[in-house]
Amino acid sequence: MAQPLPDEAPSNLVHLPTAAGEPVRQVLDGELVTEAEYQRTRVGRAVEAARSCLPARWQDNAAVVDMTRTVAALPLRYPGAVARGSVVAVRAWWQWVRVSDWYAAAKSTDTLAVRWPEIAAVRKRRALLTLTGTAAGGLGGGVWWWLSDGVTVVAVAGVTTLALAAVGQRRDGSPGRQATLGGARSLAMLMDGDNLVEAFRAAGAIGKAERLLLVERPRNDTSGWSMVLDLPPSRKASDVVSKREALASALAVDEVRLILERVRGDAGHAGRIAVWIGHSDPYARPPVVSPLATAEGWDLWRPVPFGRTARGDRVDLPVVWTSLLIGAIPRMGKTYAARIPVTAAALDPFVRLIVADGKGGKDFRPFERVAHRFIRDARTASALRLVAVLEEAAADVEDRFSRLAEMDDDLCPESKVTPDITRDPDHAMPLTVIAVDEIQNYLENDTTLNPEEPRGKRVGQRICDLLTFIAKTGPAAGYSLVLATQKPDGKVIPDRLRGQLGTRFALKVMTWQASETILGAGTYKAGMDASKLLKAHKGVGLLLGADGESDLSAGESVTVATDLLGIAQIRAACERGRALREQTGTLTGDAAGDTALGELPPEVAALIEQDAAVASTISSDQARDVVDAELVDDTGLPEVLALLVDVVEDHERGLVAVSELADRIGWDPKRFGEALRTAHVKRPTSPRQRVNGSVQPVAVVEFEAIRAAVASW
Ligand SMILES: Nc1ncnc2c1ncn2[C@@H]1O[C@H](COP(=O)(O)OP(=O)(O)OP(=O)(O)O)[C@@H](O)[C@H]1O
Repeated sequence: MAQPLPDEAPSNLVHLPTAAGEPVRQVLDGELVTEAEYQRTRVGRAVEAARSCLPARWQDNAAVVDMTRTVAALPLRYPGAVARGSVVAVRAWWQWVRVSDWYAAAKSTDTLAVRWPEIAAVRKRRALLTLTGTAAGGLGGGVWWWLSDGVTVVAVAGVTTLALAAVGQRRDGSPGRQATLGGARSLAMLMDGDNLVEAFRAAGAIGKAERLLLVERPRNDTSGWSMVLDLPPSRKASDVVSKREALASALAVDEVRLILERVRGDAGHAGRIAVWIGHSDPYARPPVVSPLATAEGWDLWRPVPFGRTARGDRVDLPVVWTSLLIGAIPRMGKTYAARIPVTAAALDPFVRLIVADGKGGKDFRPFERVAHRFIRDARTASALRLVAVLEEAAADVEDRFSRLAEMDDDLCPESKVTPDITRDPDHAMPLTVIAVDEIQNYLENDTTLNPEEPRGKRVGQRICDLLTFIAKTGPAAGYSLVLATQKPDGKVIPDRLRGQLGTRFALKVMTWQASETILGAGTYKAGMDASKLLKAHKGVGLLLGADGESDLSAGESVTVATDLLGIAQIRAACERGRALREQTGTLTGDAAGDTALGELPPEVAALIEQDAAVASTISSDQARDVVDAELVDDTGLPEVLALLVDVVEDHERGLVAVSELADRIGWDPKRFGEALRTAHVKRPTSPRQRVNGSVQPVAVVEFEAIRAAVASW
């Protein structure tokens, strides 16, 4: 799935089939380079390859500078080391003469009086020996000096001072010595074999007596360090992936800079892991402009260019056979991400687009020019129209299945649509993308569907039933959903709908529970946690293929920085998409001024009701579990308190506006106030006061009350 990203935007190879299904052109993008530039890049590559053969610490410029500095300072530090070594030697000699070890042992066992005559005799003998030795050495040395030319004497003196300097060198942390203020742990040092093994041991990724095998030695290039390791036979690469944070700490890097991936396929095995450590935060780079911005058209059967990984590898998003759920807290790039596959759909004239914008702004308005059905906002009238639109779509799904079953085996070998079927207007089965932004605004609509039945089904429930039906049965008939929400909790999007959305993209969320709600149960334990993404990383999220229908891995998410696609570029793309539809005669529905909706046959309506009833019975137990998990974290704290623990600083005391705290954790103030009450946070005696210069009294809470509530839970 991930392929290297070229310097320029990836080639937007376009197949624009004619009505007969023949590709009419291919557009290949390339970059012209001069001979000098080409030679330069070859030289650069050769230097990089040569450097990668050096030991790890010599591949890092900073480490080389450090070592050069140390060597340059040696002459200055040498006399000090010799002096310290001399003190150590004299101290050792004195302890020998004084027979300190024997003396101390006798004293500690209260036998000093008995042993003293012997100790005194040894002391005397050693003192005499020293005197004789010094006199003989001095005399012998003098004669030797006189007889020799002095060179050998200087050599011997040099060796002696070297030995003294070695004894006197500073060792940080050795007993009796002060720890020195040094620089941070250098990455180049850590890349050297033994240190790397130590880091893996410290992170608990391997045992104390276990070792690593370097399959590919550490290699330093312009973007970061990379290597491939084999773990000891008892260890699994997937377990190491889940210890990413601990390993990042052991390697002294922020975890966003550390990428751990299992090496799969013939070149890999369950214990082989690829490690990459960026020189800097890879997601802080400016985003790449989406190739869709300039693509003349798109074939939605091909995965859509979605973004790139930390290492710059391209990531494509499959749209056919799967559905996509996008979740995040507000302002993290959810709408931008959702619009990428929708723009690709707009650029393919053989795709039918149904768009409902639950936010009701201008973000999706350009799609009105091409969309078969377009719903501008989430007011009740619009939600009711969405019900009718989805009923029309559900009826179409059922109709397609009965027609596919009748088709010739050559044309339809698998009871599924094929590219030929979806592009042939005679079959009337175009690929259909249903995109709903801020879906919670529809699903939470509590208006009764039928005013004559006040206790009957709600509009939100009905939308959920229809979407679940389409997500479940629609992919084989050419239907895909793209759903985005800033409230990815089990109450808003029930499990029965979420479970049908096989591709998940989680941008920044506040808790690991919210991350699991989007990515699926068990993903947190497997090391996938979108709450660890930084707020500064807009458009960055974890992408997971959970249904096995696409090339995306179901076991490991990939962190993707999405391509940037602004509204002006989307508007232009939609105009191109409209022109293509006009050419091919596929502009239909609302975009063509035909707003009349089809009817839902009673037998399909009964099928949907039946499915909804079965699904809600089966999932009621599971749903309860999910809701519980979202309310209370693993320490037993209600979610609101677990979130506050992360954002309230130790030094904060006194009153704070409820709205300010709600803002810190990205919650609606009203919901936040209710959650505080439910979590038993004591209200101050005057619940509304002026704080931080507010003109009007505002709802307040005391930091101390929050701490007390956390403690009591
Ligand atoms: N791929 C990206 N790279 C860099 N910045 C991005 C990217 N995608 C989005 N952003 C920035 O993030 C901001 C928020 O994006 P967006 O409107 O999609 O958020 P959202 O999650 O839909 O917010 P809301 O919930 O309020 O609708 C945008 O203004 C945009 O500048």
